[in-house]
Amino acid sequence: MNDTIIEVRGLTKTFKKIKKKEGFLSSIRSLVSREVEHVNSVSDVNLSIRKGEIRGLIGPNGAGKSTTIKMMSGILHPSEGTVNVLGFTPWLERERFVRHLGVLFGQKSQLWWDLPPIDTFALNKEMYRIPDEKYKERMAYFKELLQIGHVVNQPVRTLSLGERMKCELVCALLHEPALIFLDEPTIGLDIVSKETIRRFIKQMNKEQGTTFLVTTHDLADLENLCDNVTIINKGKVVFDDSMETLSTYFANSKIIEVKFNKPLDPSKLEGYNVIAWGQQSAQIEIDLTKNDIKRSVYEILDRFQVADINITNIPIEQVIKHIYSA
Ligand SMILES: Nc1ncnc2c1ncn2[C@@H]1O[C@H](COP(=O)(O)OP(=O)(O)OP(=O)(O)O)[C@@H](O)[C@H]1O
Repeated sequence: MNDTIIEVRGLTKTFKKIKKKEGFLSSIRSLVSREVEHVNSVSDVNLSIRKGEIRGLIGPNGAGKSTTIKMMSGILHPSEGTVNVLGFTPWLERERFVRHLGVLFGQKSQLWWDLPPIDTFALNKEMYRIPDEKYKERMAYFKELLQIGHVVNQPVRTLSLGERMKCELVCALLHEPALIFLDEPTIGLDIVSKETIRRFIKQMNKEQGTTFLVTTHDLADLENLCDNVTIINKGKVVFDDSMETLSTYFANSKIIEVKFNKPLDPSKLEGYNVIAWGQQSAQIEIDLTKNDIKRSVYEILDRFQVADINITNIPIEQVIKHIYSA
């Protein structure tokens, strides 16, 4: 059975940009004749997402994530390429397509600012023609899971960011879409609210089989939520695999984390590849193509007064930094 929910092939978006030259005279000249250049924001992107996945989409600022999502949700037309989402070509069949799609753009609100969230939910109920019983059932479920019973009757402008974000999620999910695009769903939230939202996403995914595409700059979102991750850089896909593969990206390196019994003179660690250093601790990267990990550990235990020692993979943050700067 083909359970692909998103299939993107050769997706490219070119924007026209006015070439800006420096200097006063050039600015005056540009009022009369403008030189235009074409810039590829997204370039030959291929992407397949299966039903029931929680997929992370990450990349540095300006990488092309939002442009890709805008084309997949039908807001933008691509310059080249094909997009099939839930069997639809999003920009051609937008009205029918959006009935099956939920979106949350963390920086933009779907809620009416001066009204309580419950009024926006009621409006969505009418827009999506959700039957009364179903609406009551869904609202009870969301109130319980997101603990928002006490805020849905307050004007949105009086809600905290965390409370508002939870209500935004309800807006995105009320009509039971099969697929949700979440753009920075936990941005600016405290750790407890972040966890509530992640738990909620995982529960919706598990219980209802909802597919999520999550754009984030928060690596904890990636690590706690996503099965697979697509990394975009300069408009191109530069990594597309499981989180497990990403975490073992540097399979030939390990980190030895050491805590010393007393403060250590850093010069004593000369000859080691020290990647992080504290007064009484160090992280040492070991290249497994040149060193044996067991021998390295014994050597460290032998040379220093060690309180604790731990072997880990290269932290995911460092892997991603490496991929971004490649
Ligand atoms: N309407 C537009 N006209 C011209 N250039 C655009 C337009 N929209 C986006 N771009 C450019 O396309 C590139 C990709 O932008 P995009 O918003 O997709 O990046 P992003 O990965 O979502 O970044 P961020 O993480 O900062 O939100 C940027 O260089 C941006 O300036």
